[in-house]
Amino acid sequence: MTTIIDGKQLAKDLNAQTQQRVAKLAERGITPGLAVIIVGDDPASALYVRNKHRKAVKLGIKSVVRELPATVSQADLMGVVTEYNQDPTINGILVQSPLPRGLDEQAVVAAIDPKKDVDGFHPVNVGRLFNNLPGNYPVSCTPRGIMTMLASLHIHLRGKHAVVVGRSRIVGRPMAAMLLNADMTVTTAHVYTKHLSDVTREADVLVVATGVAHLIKANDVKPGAIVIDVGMDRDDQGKLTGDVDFDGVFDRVGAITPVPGGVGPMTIATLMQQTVDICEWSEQRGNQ
Ligand SMILES: Nc1nc(=O)c2c([nH]1)NC[C@@H]1CN(c3ccc(C(=O)N[C@@H](CCC(=O)O)C(=O)O)cc3)C=[N+]21
Ligand SMILES: [Mg+2]
Repeated sequence: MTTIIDGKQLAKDLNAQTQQRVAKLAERGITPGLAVIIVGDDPASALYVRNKHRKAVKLGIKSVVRELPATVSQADLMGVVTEYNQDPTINGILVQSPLPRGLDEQAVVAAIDPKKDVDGFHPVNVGRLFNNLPGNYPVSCTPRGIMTMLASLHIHLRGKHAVVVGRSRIVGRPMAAMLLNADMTVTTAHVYTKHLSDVTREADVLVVATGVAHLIKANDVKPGAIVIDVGMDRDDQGKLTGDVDFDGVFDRVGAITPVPGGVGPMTIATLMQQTVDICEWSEQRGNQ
């Protein structure tokens, strides 16, 4: 029997928890606030931002979307970040990725107050995660959501072998750090990895985030493995599909996330969770 890890349902459960936490804060007159900055008019980015905005509003989070033209200067974009850094009604700041050519994304992310870095992309927060520092700090939402999905399976991770395919700043690298922090033996594979199939077949937990549709097939997985598909690819018909050949591996694996309805919805739910986390942390600090 194969378990389908239902990201939509898990996201629903997490969102319900988040909504309750927002209601608790509301009793004290506190509203978590999220600011999303989107530059240019990439239609996919616009859709993601709209989905985040809708979800935030639904949960009772104040959501501000700032749309800037692709021609915006680096200085003006940084100025908008500074504005939200100083705005006490905003707890989380997110700059939608990717930015149009000519803009320095790393500089923009570094300008975000690390305490408001709801994406967990600021170098200070990345460093904390990498070093497994204790304490409260935001981390990348997609891998954090995946850790929540793994927790829902109630399996022991310690000492098991995790293989992460992909080494992006947003997914692969922070994912490997979180799995290592969970005491797993972690291998990161990527586009230059030789004999990839031999590596992935060793995985008790396999996380695939490459952007290559159906890269992983039945022969590339260990029987009984847990497979997390972060892919958001288009098939020949233009339909959304993953980096894993879901139907091909299905009978062989122990558990698997579908695309759509897997990691994607959990990413957004985790973003909402982390916005409220940040708000609560700032309350605990007495806003500084
Ligand atoms: N600063 C920043 N933070 C991000 O978190 C961020 C970003 N930039 N840039 C783009 C990626 C991508 N991302 C997704 C979120 C939800 C779905 C999602 O909900 N997907 C649905 C399907 C959506 C569809 O049908 O297209 C699903 O998998 O079921 C997908 C992708 C967040 N990202
Ligand atoms: Mg998905």
